[in-house]
Amino acid sequence: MNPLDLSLYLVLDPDLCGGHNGMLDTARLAARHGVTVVQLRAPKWKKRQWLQTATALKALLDQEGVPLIINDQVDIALAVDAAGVHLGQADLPPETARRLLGPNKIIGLSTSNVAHLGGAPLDLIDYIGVGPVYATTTKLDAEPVIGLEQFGVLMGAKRLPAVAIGGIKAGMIAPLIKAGADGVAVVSAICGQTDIPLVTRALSDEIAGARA
Ligand SMILES: Cc1ncc(COP(=O)(O)OP(=O)(O)O)c(N)n1
Ligand SMILES: Cc1nc(C(=O)O)sc1CCOP(=O)(O)O
Ligand SMILES: [Mg+2]
Repeated sequence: MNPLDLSLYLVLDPDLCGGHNGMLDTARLAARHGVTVVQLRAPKWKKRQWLQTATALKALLDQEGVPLIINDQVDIALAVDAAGVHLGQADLPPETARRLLGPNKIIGLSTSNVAHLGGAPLDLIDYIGVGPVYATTTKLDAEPVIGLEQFGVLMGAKRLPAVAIGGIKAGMIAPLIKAGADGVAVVSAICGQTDIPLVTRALSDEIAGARA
């Protein structure tokens, strides 16, 4: 499998996107206009809903050539043959997930501080999410905000590809890329926006500009 391109990582939220259909529409448009990876994240959903939407998203994103990552639910990732999973510090441990998923699926791990980075099993995971860099209203139980300075410290210590997450909007990306992020993960900067092609292209152009 090609290595994951973390550049513009969309995390879908059912409330902001408008449920199943809204998530599919958002994913399709965003994938066509610059998103490089899509995560299905639905903290309130039951398994049957997960399976239904994950199945539809996988088919849609395969057509667009964009990988699907499943948040938290290793069984759903296996059931729909997703590219991989994203796990937090309180989720299934990477060791267990790797045993269940085998060697070829992607595993991402949330990190928020130096202790998390130090505890990340480098041989078992593929990338880290680092945040929340800025305040977010999308995840109410997020860790304390890191801020750009501490984000830079974590980027200096990281040993894996890293995606910044938390409160990231248009106009805020260049310092994150310059600090060492391999990409940015966004929810509300895309989900629920009126013109998804426009906002996605703007974010994608900003990333390209920061790298130039
Ligand atoms: C890319 C990315 N980074 C971090 C998270 C947060 O994961 P987690 O800490 O497990 O919290 P929940 O998303 O499960 O509420 C993420 N989902 N994606
Ligand atoms: C899902 C998630 N994880 C975070 C973390 O810090 O681990 S912050 C977050 C929500 C990010 O949403 P928005 O782009 O709307 O701020
Ligand atoms: Mg989680």
